[in-house]
Amino acid sequence: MPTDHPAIAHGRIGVLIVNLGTPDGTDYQSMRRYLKEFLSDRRVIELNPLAWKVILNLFILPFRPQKSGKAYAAIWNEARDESPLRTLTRAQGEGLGRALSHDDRIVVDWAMRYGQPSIAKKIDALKQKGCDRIAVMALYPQYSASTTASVYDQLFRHLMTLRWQPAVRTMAPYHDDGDYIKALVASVERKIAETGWEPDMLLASFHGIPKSYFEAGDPYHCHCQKTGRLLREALGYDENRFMVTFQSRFGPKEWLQPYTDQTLEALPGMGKKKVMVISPGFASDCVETLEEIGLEGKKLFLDAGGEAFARIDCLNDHPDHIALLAKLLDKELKGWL
Ligand SMILES: C=CC1=C(C)c2cc3[nH]c(cc4nc(cc5[nH]c(cc1n2)c(C)c5CCC(=O)O)C(CCC(=O)O)=C4C)c(C)c3C=C
Ligand SMILES: [Fe+2]
Ligand SMILES: [Fe+2]
Repeated sequence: MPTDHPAIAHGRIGVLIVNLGTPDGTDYQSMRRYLKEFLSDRRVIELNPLAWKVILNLFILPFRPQKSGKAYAAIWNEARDESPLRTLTRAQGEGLGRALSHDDRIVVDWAMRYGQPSIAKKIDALKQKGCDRIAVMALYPQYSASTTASVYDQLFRHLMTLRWQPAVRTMAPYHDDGDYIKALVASVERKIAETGWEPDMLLASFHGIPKSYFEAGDPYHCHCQKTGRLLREALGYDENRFMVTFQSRFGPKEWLQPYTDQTLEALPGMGKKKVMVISPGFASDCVETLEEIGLEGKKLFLDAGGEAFARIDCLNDHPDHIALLAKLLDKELKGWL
């Protein structure tokens, strides 16, 4: 080796967990920047790109940043001046770092698909630390092209720019993993113990996707239904006491049904007055769980005559969740360790 050859860090193994992303602030410009990046992703909006560009710029970006900014402001983490999703994803990364510290070659970090910290920046940082093998985990238990595939697209897009690529592994969805279901069951039991009442209906509310994506072959709906069935069976609930619903509709097209908001409004009239909502598809609490379910959904239900409402926290950085993610990664890293 020539004596002037630069020292190159090598031999370490990176783990990058990736969540959806989040705005840097709730003001118009921050929200606009975030929504523009998100809604320009062709995995998210499968319309004719030119037509969509016109619609996005003329009809969505002038208005949606204000509306969404209000929703984010209602749940913002003021202490850290960041969204709860970013706070929780960081905590998950740190927890996972400790859980995988059994091998000092492993370096764990976290990134966002949209906004900061970006996947590109974190892949570069892991390479700098000597990671020549990197496992990337999209934090979505149920696979959807609009979320999971979009994370891995973005990863590979960055790899295309690198002369010296690390070896990478992507992760399979874990919607039916036994420890995932057990962690969800334990979160329901914690909420029952905390509130002192049992629900006469437990809604498992997943983020929706357009129905046309499902019809085109996206497995997301099937993954959500399977998670729902396994959770219901593990809780010992019958179908009168458990429902899978879909939230966060966007745009005029039909999305996966039944819709969470309409269901919450209808339940009191069906004699279901004590309702809990769990969000198994969200690895971390975010605007969609804290605001859309915890504030808006609760109001819809109580205004329609409901008597008791409770929102069950996502698995977040609970030890059960960290142990689950560590187990999935340990399995994936076999052969590298
Ligand atoms: C967990 C799975 C998710 C799927 C599937 C999903 C699909 C999807 N989302 C939109 C549009 C929006 N989603 C927004 C927020 C948001 N979405 C998810 C997760 C999934 N989205 C999360 C975790 C969040 C919250 C992020 C946070 O910072 O808290 C938003 C922004 C908020 C708003 O303006 O309402 C939009 C827009 C589409 C179109 C889509 C499927 C095609
Ligand atoms: Fe979304
Ligand atoms: Fe929403």
